[in-house]
Amino acid sequence: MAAYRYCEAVTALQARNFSYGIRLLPEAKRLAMSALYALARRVDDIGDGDLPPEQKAHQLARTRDLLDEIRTGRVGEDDTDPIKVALADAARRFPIPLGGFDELIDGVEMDLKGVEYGTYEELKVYCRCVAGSIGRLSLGVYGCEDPELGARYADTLGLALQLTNILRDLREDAANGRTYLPTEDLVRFGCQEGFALDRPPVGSDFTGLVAFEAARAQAAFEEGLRLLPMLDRRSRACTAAMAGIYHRLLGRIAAEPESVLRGRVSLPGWEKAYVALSGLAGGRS
Ligand SMILES: CC(C)=CCC/C(C)=C/CC/C(C)=C/COP(=O)(O)OP(=O)(O)O
Repeated sequence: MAAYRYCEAVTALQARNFSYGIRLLPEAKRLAMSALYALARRVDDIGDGDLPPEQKAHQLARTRDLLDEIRTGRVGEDDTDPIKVALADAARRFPIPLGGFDELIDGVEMDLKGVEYGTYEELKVYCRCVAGSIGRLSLGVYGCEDPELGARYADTLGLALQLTNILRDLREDAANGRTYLPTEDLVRFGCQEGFALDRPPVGSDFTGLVAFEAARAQAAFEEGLRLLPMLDRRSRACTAAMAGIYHRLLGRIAAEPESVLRGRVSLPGWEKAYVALSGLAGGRS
């Protein structure tokens, strides 16, 4: 179906880390995951784009309408929006909890309002919206022997990924006037002035801050990865690849905290492929 081809192209071009895992799935699940990715990317791009705030809000509201159209079976194959057509088809084939996208939109709306997170508990609510939601949506495609417990672990794995993402993108987000880390932690480690520079704020304990948050991410990885044995082999390999690549990023960041202030920490393509393939072989990376 052309609509899926479009979503696959979006995934191949834009999912610099997650495409390695998605490629390991059998066709029907791979196509469904590409539809999930393409809509999540669209929502994220609305949030990160250059439109004025009221137009962003309008586009997010239109995306909520799109979800309602899918839920009520009002999407035909002749619809001109390939992401809508692909996701509607995927939602017919798999029990995808589409409410996860409403949560993702809630999270992007929090971004638009410039919400700051005073505490870790508050940050976790945001992470649940923007990343746990994706984990739970993915679980609908994978299938899981214990959906309730699986959803909890998927949420926690999403938290681990999002915390890693926040650490990785500290500099870029600061340049856009955003800091996601809890204010109480920034104050505790003397980093409340922000990170737009190549060096940590004078007099701060930046290394201590990164170590503290990385330990939280590590704990979330350990708990969230309990999902793996609950999945079939290729869904497990896909999730292990996604998590494994981000886990390695976390390792790089923890080993050299100041690297995140110099630019975006990433893994070379060969290493991402290696992590993905060792997941498929059932090994550890
Ligand atoms: C069960 C399960 C599958 C759990 C994982 C859920 C998951 C994939 C959450 C995504 C969270 C995240 C850090 C997105 C960044 O996307 P991005 O496109 O900005 O990433 P990039 O910048 O690294 O390419």
